[in-house]
Amino acid sequence: MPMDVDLGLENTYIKHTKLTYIDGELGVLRYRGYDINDVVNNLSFMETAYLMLYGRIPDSKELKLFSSYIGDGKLPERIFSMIDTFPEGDPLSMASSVFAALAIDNNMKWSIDENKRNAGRIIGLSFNVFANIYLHIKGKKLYNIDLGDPVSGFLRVTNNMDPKNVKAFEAAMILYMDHEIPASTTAALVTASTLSDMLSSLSSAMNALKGPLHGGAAENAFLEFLDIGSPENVKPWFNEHIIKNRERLIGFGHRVYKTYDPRIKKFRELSMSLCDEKNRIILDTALELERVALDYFREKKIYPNTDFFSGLLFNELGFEHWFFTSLFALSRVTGILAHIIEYNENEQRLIRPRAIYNGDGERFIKR
Ligand SMILES: CC(=O)SCCNC(=O)CCNC(=O)[C@H](O)C(C)(C)COP(=O)(O)OP(=O)(O)OC[C@H]1O[C@@H](n2cnc3c(N)ncnc32)[C@H](O)[C@@H]1OP(=O)(O)O
Ligand SMILES: O=C([O-])CC(=O)C(=O)O
Repeated sequence: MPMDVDLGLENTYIKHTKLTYIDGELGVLRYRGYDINDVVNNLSFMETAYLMLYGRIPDSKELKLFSSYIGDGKLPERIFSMIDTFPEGDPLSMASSVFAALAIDNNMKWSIDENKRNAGRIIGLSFNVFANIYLHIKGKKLYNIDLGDPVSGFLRVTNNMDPKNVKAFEAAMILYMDHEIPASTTAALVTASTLSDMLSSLSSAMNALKGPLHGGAAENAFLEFLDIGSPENVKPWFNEHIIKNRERLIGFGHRVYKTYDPRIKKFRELSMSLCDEKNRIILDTALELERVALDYFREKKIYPNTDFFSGLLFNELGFEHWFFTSLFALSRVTGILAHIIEYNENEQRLIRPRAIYNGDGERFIKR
């Protein structure tokens, strides 16, 4: 009999992985052994996605084949009709519903020969899913985007084709691509461990990713900056909300990092370089909040997480705050697929933990 539960599974390891290495004390993140900053400065989104799935940087022939898998990710007409019926609301719930609906008639069985091809197709589908959720919310006509270069095809939907915006967006898609097994990837793993299919596993992940303690923080941290309004308001706001009312500071704290998250360097650099006059006050407010919060939290080893900075960049790229978490999710699809494939190809076992019963002893129904 175990002595106690491992709340939050903080000290429980459920798989081995060759995908992502994190040292939370030193602030190191590597994809397949390459430092995250090396990856983001040297590889494209497609090369990084290939690296995660196949374990090596592709040559041009391999990349072409992988592109053709991604190009297969076209949405059928019935999905457009379905998206058009969605009421205004949470895009991640829409995404979860669309992935579940795509699973209704998919024939993607788990198979070592087909898993990576299917993953490529699902990555393509994901670009279409999120692009069309965006178009639907904006009241525009739905269509299959050009998946020749999915990052550019996606940005075309938002008319945001300035080359420096494309580069910055691609960097964000790489930085968020994988992070070992956070709650969303774990949700997908639990579903995949029952041998349920990849699309259904992705649907599970979306519902976990949207929560405010996880991906939902990308939007909420930005709303926090807007609520504060200006750098001069940071101290009184922090004293009232965080110190006096003991609220959680959104965009701070991480289960694994007890120092700076290594992805922040690039997010900060990009959001500073793309910031225009209109957004200057938001950036300055965020930087002042970071300074004040670090002063207060450093002893407890609570540092900013990526969601503190990603919203600044997404806003500068012209996305509305309600779509920030979707952009995180779109990027994370590759990592989630890579993890469920790695698990089911190497260590597949039904994930079914136990709970320690602490309710009533035996009772009898008297009628
Ligand atoms: C991409 C991502 O998903 S990154 C995470 C995004 N989420 C957020 O930004 C939401 C705000 N952050 C948090 O709520 C937390 O830091 C989490 C959920 C991310 C991680 O939390 P856990 O590892 O479970 O740590 P836990 O919640 O046990 O906190 C440990 C201590 O730090 C404190 N703490 C942690 N994060 C914060 C925070 N953001 N603000 C204030 N206090 C915090 C807790 O109050 C607790 O203090 P105590 O020991 O005095 O009670
Ligand atoms: O790893 C986590 O717990 C949260 C996450 O997804 C990330 O930081 O990218």
